[in-house]
Amino acid sequence: MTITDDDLIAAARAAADRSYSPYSNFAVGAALLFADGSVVTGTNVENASYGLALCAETVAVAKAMADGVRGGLVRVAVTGPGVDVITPCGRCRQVLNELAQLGGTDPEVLCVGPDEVRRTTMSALLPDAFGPASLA
Ligand SMILES: O=c1ccn([C@H]2C[C@H](O)[C@@H](CO)O2)c(=O)[nH]1
Ligand SMILES: [Zn+2]
Repeated sequence: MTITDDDLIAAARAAADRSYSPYSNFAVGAALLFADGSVVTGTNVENASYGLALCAETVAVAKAMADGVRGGLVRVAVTGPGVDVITPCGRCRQVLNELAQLGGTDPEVLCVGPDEVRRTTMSALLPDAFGPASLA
């Protein structure tokens, strides 16, 4: 079954519904689509020690890598609760880029708002990235 943009966005929104964000009340969801059609989701996980919050995108990448995934990332959707689209923070761009570079892909990134989807790419979000290829 082909995973459409709408499917991936729905998966990100469902993940956001599971957000643990009692401090910011800012529920974020991320969904990663891999070349084999599998989808891995993440949501933000906050902490009473506020600065320890984990972003949705980072949680999704950690879940995938913990399951042994090392490449094939083709599309990412990120949803937030705000009135505008949400784009991955700087740390998440670096974390997403690691998985992308490992597999040699330049994933599409769908930055989703209530009534807009901004379509960009990993390389556009993080140009001249420092990644595993930089250490070769
Ligand atoms: O791209 C982003 C930006 C923010 N957050 C989370 C971190 C924190 O829990 C909350 C407010 O910044 O949103 C994400 O999960 N992803
Ligand atoms: Zn982040």
